[in-house]
Amino acid sequence: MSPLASTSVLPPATPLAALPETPANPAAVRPAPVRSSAVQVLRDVPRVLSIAGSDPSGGAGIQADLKSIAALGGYGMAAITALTVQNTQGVRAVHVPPASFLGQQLEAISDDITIDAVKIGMLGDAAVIGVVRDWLEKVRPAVVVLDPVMVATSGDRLLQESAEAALRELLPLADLITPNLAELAILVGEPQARDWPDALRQGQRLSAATGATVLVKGGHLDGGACPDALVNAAGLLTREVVEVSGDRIPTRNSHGTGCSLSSAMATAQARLGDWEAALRKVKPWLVGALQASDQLEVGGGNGPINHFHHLQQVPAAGEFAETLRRASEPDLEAIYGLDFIRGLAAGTLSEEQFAYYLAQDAIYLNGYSRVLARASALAPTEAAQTFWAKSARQCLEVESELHRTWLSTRTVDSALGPVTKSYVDHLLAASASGSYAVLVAAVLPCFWLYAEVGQTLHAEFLAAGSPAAHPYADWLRAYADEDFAQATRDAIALADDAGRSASADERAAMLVAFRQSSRFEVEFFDAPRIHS
Ligand SMILES: Nc1ncnc2c1ncn2[C@@H]1O[C@H](COP(=O)(O)OP(=O)(O)O)[C@@H](O)[C@H]1O
Ligand SMILES: Cc1ncc(COP(=O)(O)OP(=O)(O)O)c(N)n1
Repeated sequence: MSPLASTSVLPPATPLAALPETPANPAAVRPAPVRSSAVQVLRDVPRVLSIAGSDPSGGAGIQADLKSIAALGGYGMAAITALTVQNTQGVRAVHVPPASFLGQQLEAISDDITIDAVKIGMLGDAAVIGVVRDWLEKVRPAVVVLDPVMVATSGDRLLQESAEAALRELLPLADLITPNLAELAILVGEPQARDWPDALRQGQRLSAATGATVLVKGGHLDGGACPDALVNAAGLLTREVVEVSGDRIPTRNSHGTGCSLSSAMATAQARLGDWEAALRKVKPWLVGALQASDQLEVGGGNGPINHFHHLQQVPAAGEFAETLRRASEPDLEAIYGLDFIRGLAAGTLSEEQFAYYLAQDAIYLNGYSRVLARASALAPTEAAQTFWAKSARQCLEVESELHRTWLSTRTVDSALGPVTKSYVDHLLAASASGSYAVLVAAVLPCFWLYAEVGQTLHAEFLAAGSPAAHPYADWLRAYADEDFAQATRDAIALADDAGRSASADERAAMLVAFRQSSRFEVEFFDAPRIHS
């Protein structure tokens, strides 16, 4: 947030409440502001009006407000004060249409619709503020939340400096004022708060001066904590300061958090009728929206928050991979119980079965390489594309190594076996589905179960003292290759990412494809017993 050059109505460090009544001190001029209408009626779906500027990139302004109002269960309306040209990287231009046109929008809405709550955001200039003020005094909505937007996080001005005095005069008409730390400092005419106690003290000053409740926001504090607090100096809350603590979410995607918070608070207040309850409802929602923001992938700068994260039910990082792991547990157990695996571990497996397995593995790897190449073609990122392409190439290298070493010294029937055919057909079907996520889920068990089995058998081999006479010693050593273990971890992470970006239906299809491949892993290890 860039510092704002501003003349406060107050000399720094002068207690606001103690100021003489002058036109420059709105708090003193208006001790009994026209804050709200009669008794507030709580509604399940409150009708909430946002009076704010437009952000065409959808993260802040009225776009964020309408999403937040809907996310909190309200019916959203919007009267547009200004058009901005902006994206996640900054504001390029601002156009404020004639204030009289805003007046017409407000009249049209309030002539027809009962407004349960109003959120006021970007106002642009003094003429717009004057229109909003006149309208508020006439209509007197039950809940008025004022976000004193002055400067975007990018440092661009959203309120003309000359309009700051007019904005101050609007403050007493609000029930809740939601400045960030820079705006709070300007409004009380002090340097920006150095720490949280300092910010709370400034919030108390602003509340005392305006009569409004102030929501002091910790978004721009240093450190890992991100608290917010409601402050009311006139005894409207259960305590003068009601703090809701929170951790800082490590993300750049904080574009529009202030807009979203203020409109969500207006909506929650209209539903609950209690500011503390409203903040306790809104804060976890906002935290979830910040946590799920990466999923949106909007823009290269400070991206928007994910307003509807609670509807999308996106799994947390690692959660979908864990679901897959649990789904494969019965198949892993089944593999460990197979005669083939027990014989491989003990060194008692017949040469005939081992040779059949090797030959089928070579055939399988050729088909597997083709579907990995398809995963590379469908991959959403260059990193994923590279990973699958590399894996496809390695498969072909392992296949030729099998032929050069293990198979060249053996007499083996190299006809395509029924299990190999079914497994490869299943992978080809997943690749033909066109869904990267489903294909990645289908190819994963070959990495994951193979690596698990390999590590277990290798550990058993070491525990038995690495017997030199073991006929499959070289195979067991190769099984526990660290590069393959790393590739497996990468493949799991990519499948987890794909699952988090997928729709619920696609995730369900991923699980089906993964389960089917896991089952084929069992059958593949059992095939030598039946078909060799
Ligand atoms: N990284 C973050 N982690 C958690 N909460 C945050 C983070 N950044 C902002 N917030 C929250 O977003 C809301 C808006 O705060 P702030 O960023 O200070 O306002 P503004 O968007 O007006 O500059 C507050 O509830 C604040 O606690
Ligand atoms: C049209 C419009 N209104 C307000 C803002 C500022 O949004 P805010 O949520 O206060 O915070 P940042 O997006 O600046 O972090 C805006 N950018 N555009």
